[in-house]
Amino acid sequence: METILDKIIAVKKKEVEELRGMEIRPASLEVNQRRSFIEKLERATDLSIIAEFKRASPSKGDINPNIDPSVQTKLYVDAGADAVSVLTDQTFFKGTMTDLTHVRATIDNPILCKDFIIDPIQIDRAKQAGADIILLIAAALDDETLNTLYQYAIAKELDVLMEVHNEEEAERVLKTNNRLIGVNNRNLKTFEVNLDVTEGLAPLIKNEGRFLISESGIKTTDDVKRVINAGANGILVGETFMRHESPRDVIKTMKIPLVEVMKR
Ligand SMILES: O=C(O)c1ccccc1NCC(=O)[C@H](O)[C@H](O)COP(=O)(O)O
Repeated sequence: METILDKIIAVKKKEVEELRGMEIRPASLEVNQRRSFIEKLERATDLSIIAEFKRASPSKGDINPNIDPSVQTKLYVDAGADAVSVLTDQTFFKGTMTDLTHVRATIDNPILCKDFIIDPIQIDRAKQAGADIILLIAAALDDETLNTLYQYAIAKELDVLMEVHNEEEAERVLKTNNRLIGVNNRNLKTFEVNLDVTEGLAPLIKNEGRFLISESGIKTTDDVKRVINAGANGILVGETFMRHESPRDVIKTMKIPLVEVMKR
């Protein structure tokens, strides 16, 4: 059965063909400057928060479609978010690369280009728009492509968030030297979110000394405490912040100190 990820990747293949016909100019010096999220994680004493700008999604439809990306992400950063994720996919999430460009012009924190990357040309485009972190989803890439894209991204001084959903994917990404691993709690076949996924995969990831980001379905302080106890260094939260009338208040409650033993 075709999954949502299969559908998304089919669209990305077409987008890559279109990108090949476009000129991707090098970013300005200011945009090109390095802002490393991994370096922030090394120094972190609190849980790190990646706050996501997400207008809509395949699982939820419209979430908050008319909101301004610069205004919303400035709120996130002022409240204490360490990094911002911008969903740049248009077809399924109603995002654009222009959103990321606007956010880059507004905040100085690291920005994750949240898209479905299958080709180096998308990395060039993300970098040109001002991204500091790119996402590589293990479920969408074979080992060779995962490695090629990883090497390409780090050569461009980008951080890479490698996303996994299960043990098999976690073992594959752990064969790379990448230090930043995201565990996505959302099942891409059923859309069910379950924090058990983070709890199940955390030992594997933490035993290898990697940074762990728990992604999706995080709504309450109890959820946050649960993933910290599992060993998460950070969380990636979209819908909760996008729907909340005061993302500032909810971010502040989620910025919880990590105990030393759980930092790495
Ligand atoms: O969110 C979806 O419906 C979705 C569907 C298919 C592929 C990816 C999807 N989401 C991307 C994400 O990883 C989330 O936006 C991110 O982890 C934040 O999740 P949440 O806090 O639950 O909005």
